[in-house]
Amino acid sequence: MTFSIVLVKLIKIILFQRSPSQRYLFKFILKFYLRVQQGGLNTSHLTTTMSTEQYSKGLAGVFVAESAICTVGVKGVGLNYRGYDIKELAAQSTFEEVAYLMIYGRLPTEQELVAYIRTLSSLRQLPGALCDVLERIPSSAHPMDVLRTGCSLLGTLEPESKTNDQYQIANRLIALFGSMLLYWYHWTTSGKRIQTTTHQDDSTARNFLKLLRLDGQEPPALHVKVVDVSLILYAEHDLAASSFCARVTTSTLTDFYSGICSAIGTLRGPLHGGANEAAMKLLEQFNNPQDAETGIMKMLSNKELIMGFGHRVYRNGDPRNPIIKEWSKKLSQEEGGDPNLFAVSERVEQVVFREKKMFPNLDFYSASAYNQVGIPTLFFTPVFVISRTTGWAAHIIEQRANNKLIRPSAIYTGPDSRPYIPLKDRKSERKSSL
Ligand SMILES: CC(=O)SCCNC(=O)CCNC(=O)[C@H](O)C(C)(C)COP(=O)(O)OP(=O)(O)OC[C@H]1O[C@@H](n2cnc3c(N)ncnc32)[C@H](O)[C@@H]1OP(=O)(O)O
Ligand SMILES: O=C([O-])CC(=O)C(=O)O
Repeated sequence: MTFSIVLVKLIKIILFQRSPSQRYLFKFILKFYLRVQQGGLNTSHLTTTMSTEQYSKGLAGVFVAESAICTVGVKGVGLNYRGYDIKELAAQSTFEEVAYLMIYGRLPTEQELVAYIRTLSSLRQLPGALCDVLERIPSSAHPMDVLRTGCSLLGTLEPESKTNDQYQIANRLIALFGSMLLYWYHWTTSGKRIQTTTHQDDSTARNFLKLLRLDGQEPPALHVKVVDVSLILYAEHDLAASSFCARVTTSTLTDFYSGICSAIGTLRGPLHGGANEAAMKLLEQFNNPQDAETGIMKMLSNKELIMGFGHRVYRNGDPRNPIIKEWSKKLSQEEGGDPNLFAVSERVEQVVFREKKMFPNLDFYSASAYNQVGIPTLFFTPVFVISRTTGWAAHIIEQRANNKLIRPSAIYTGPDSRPYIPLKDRKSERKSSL
């Protein structure tokens, strides 16, 4: 039975029911039915064959693909990349190992890893035409727009082809996003044209920090470690909005760059990756933990969102949070760290949990970690891009291997069909919003 037929029947029953208790019962059934239809009690995850009439707002709880890349929140907890627990990866591996795992489907051997790190290093040089365009992007631009534009331009300079395949492009983008960002940054802030390649054995994290600081010094080992761990944590998260978007785009059989451009645009928003930037802006408003207590209580009473909290899938905590929190704490205890920023962050966490039973997601303590490492706030989400390009690439490759056009349907709520009124006979119904 269609949604509207059931709806009309239930409403009729309620209207014509004489007994108040029966009317109440049918009202309850109607509410329950609407919740199921809107995804509040969606049970579609029990089957992968969806009925054509299911509706779940925001696709919450709906399964739309099969994937061998990652498991998020199975039984409400845990995160695995291709079967490897995130805790083990964060403790023992490096970002380059994880990038290799994402793109080639398995962990590299020692030899393969050395070669892969050198391959990425050799890909960090920007094409001249890309430098020219980066120099024309205003300093007021959001760095996420710089990466989206850079990615799109690269698609015209090095288009996908038989000789420049999806694996090569994935590696090129992982290597080049940091270069694009920091070339543009140094040009627009101090008119310097920087050399984006550093030592051939530099990891992505080390290269990024060297290019950011440009002081010719080795970045502190703790800073390199924290950025490396954060890149591991950010690498993949199954059908997060940006990866889903990359898959939707890819499902039309378009090119690799288009998939990544749409993913970058999707990650930019504060309900997704942009939350790390937004969380930092929130923390900066508070001078001390007491200030944070008062400020968060006020925000909650105004029903404002607290950025860096909550999650669509995890219900009992984000398994990446304790890992990045520990590194943020460690930074705060070292010389040059910011114990007050960490204390403020902890108080925000305590208040939000006490009042709303909500927990921080990865973005929350990434903010204080990145800030203490010296990364400018507007670069937080671009760092996420460098890492997540590995996961996006894995999704594009997987989608292509077993493609079906992704094209869901909408429940129409507009006017019934009506005759077209010729322009000369048309009268204004109400003030135009144009
Ligand atoms: C790496 C990442 O991308 S992780 C996500 C980063 N995003 C953020 O941190 C932004 C803040 N968080 C949010 O907006 C949400 O929790 C999301 C977008 C992450 C998840 O959204 P949804 O799964 O749609 O959760 P939903 O919006 O239904 O939340 C349920 C309830 O909790 C409330 N809620 C959820 N998150 C928050 C929050 N951060 N602050 C205050 N209230 C919140 C909602 O307002 C809603 O309340 P209601 O039932 O009274 O309307
Ligand atoms: O899964 C999500 O919706 C968002 C998220 O945590 C991520 O992309 O890392």
